[in-house]
Amino acid sequence: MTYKRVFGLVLDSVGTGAAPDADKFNDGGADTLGHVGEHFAGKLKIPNLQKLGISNLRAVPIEGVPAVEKPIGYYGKMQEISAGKDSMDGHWEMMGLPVKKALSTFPNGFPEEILSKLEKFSGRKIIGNRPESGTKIIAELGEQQMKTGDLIVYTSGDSVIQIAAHEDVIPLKELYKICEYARSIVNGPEYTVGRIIARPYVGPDKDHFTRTANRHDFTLEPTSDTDIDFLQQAGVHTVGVGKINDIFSGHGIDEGYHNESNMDGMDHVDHVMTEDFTGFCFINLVDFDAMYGHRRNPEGFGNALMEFDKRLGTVLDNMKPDDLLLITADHGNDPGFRGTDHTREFVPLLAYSPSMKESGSLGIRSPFADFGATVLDNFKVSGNGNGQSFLDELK
Ligand SMILES: O=P(O)(O)O[C@H]1O[C@H](CO)[C@@H](O)[C@H]1O
Ligand SMILES: [Mn+2]
Ligand SMILES: [Mn+2]
Repeated sequence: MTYKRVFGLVLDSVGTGAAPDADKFNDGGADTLGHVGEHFAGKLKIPNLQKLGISNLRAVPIEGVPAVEKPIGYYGKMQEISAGKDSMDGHWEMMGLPVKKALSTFPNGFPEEILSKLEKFSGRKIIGNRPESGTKIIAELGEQQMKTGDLIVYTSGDSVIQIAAHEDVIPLKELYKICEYARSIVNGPEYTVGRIIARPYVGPDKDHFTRTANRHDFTLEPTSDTDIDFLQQAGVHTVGVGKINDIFSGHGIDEGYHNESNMDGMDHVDHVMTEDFTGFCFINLVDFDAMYGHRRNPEGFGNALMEFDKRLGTVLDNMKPDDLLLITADHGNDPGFRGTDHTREFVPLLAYSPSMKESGSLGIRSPFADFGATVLDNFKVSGNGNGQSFLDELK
């Protein structure tokens, strides 16, 4: 059948076991869901994800979450083909645009040429300039920034330039301007950077700094149309919730909502579900990633999953027979793993509609573009040919 509304929900960084190419990324053995489950030693309770088949899709069930005999929908995994393991790669690939050429990364900090341009434009001195955890670097350099007004610039294993600025010292507007300028100088050919990320924070001293929801990602413009553009061009209504708008630089999105948190994101989902439309709502919930995955905090990660699961219950109750829910992730970020970077993992794929009469496995889908191809197929819109729809398998 076809569906009137499709909700595509990305649980940012909720991976489900090392991908076959994980060793290339030094991520052999990573397993976000598996290690969160182990940390909770049987006390991770996610009954709604469970009945959708979250453990059925795994070789080894999540501890405390046994596989169910008959899931209420379809379950599988997806494997990424993009060169990187960042959010942009994952989401673009889902929408039919794998990022095959590796983007620029800066394991030894940024080259002089980028630094001097940023210093000249901003009139501020740059400090930091290395791959680092964002919370650690503000704890280390935030007080210095409060005294001198210097700019904290750092990166990670991903193709990112991150700029941290205390909101009282460098006003948001100025921070965004600097980020826009940074965006303009790394669009290739020499340096092609996936994202410039504004990282504003507040607080009186290093023990009390907190990053604010004014984070903003300035992503590379998609190099060609993605599935969301194809949908929009065909007159299918498109809604973006959370980071989606940033990740596609606003392309293809009719109605957008910024999230303050996962729970705020779920409020937006509840709201969008009350609207009458024919179309696709694409949602990203980023707290799993930003607050717990990169912080290597399995306790927080599991609690966030349980909180999310409760809200998922409401969504399942509110769904209409001609609604389809697809749940997946953009990469892993195993809080039980070394380092602070994303991890190259399979991602879960769950599909549910109240009108489904059957259930079963969707197997391993690759590339992630199968996700978008299914949405296009549902709305009878043609795309760029990447990905295979699994719509016909949903019965
Ligand atoms: O440590 P923080 O600042 O959260 O940065 C993280 O956020 C970026 C985007 O997910 C990643 O590339 C990683 O570096
Ligand atoms: Mn992500
Ligand atoms: Mn991340």
